[in-house]
Amino acid sequence: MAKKRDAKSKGKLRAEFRKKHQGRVRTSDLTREFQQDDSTRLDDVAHSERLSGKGELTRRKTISGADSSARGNDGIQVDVHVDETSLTHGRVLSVHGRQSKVQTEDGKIYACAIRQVLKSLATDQRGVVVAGDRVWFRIEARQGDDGQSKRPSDEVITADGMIERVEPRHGIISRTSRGKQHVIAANVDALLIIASAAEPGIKPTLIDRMLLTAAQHEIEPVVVINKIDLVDPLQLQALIGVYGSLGFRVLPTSATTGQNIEYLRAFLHQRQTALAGQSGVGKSSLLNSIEPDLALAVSTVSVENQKGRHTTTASKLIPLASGGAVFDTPGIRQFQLWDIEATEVAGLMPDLRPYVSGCRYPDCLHLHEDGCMVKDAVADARIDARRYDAYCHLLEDDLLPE
Ligand SMILES: Nc1nc2c(ncn2[C@@H]2O[C@H](COP(=O)(O)OP(=O)(O)OP(=O)(O)O)[C@@H](O)[C@H]2O)c(=O)[nH]1
Ligand SMILES: [Zn+2]
Repeated sequence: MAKKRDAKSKGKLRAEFRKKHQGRVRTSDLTREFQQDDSTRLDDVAHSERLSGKGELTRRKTISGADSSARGNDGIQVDVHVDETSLTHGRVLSVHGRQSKVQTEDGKIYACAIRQVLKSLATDQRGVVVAGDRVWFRIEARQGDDGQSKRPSDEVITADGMIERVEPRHGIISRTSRGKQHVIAANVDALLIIASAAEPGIKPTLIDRMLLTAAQHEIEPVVVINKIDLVDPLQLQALIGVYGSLGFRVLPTSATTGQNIEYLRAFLHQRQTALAGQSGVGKSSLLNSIEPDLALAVSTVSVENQKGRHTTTASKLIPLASGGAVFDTPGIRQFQLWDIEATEVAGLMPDLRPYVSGCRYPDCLHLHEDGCMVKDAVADARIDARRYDAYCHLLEDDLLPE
């Protein structure tokens, strides 16, 4: 890796980086929080980014209208005249094709379509409405004498509806496929980053990526190391120590023996929590231990490739008896970064962050630049060399052009 870095001249690397980001708004220029502008027309998409006090970046893309507004994916607000008094509020449990399952506060589930205007403005057709969204919908039709229709899944659907508005999202988890961002969960309060001690073994780079995503979207992360029953816990002490010293919560668990399941159950109370991690690490098994009634399908891990099968196919929000809810996301083997820019990464890493502002260049990549405080801190061991190496890998493998 060091060779690969040396092979690129500083100038070439920076020129490539600038080319890639040409036309993009510089984060350093954007310190103002976006103010909704009534005069903005539908075709005036305003991109706005701001840096919060902690250095995390949030992004807003807004189209605003004259009076009431509706929201498509990505926080797109449009001028749509809706009669609010006739709408019902709920949270989206799942999305299958054109139909979203929406649960109201009294526990009823409605099968809803999405209003066309929200779809036509969406940049991600699959993400107009996603699991976890808070929506307002119009009840459109009731089926059957008792107002209920039975679906093949045996679930009672009490009515059909039309989603008219999607509330602004916080805590978004997305994944990249063919260069496009797909939001897979919205309004995520906490992220359980699940790894397993064995079968499959721990991949710190995956944990690092998920921690960055959590930091970027201001989602509280907890690193869960499952299948602790398969190893001698002493083997994990160093790894737990590294993350623990950075201020992250690390929780060894076993769905098999029940270790720390009670703690997890308490943590999930009153939160919308996402579970992310490679296929086969035990996400479904952990949820089943926490709430046996869920009876989620558990995959068998192939001994040959130790990657497991992708039993969980669609992103779902699962209400828990404790009042919280969990997202059961598809097995994510490569948790790709999407909207993190190379210049932001160091600021999202708690151990690099303190040195970032001391660099000579405001958009220093901390790779080859002279007068780089981060490199100085690595040189005299104020930053752990392994963590800096992980940072370099992350940039070169994911964020800088080959
Ligand atoms: N020994 C041991 N095995 C476990 C534990 N948790 C899960 N497993 C096993 O690991 C395999 C995969 O578990 P799943 O719960 O299906 O894993 P997952 O992360 O939900 O997998 P995907 O649905 O593919 O994403 C199953 O054979 C489980 O029985 C654990 O704590 N200890
Ligand atoms: Zn630097």
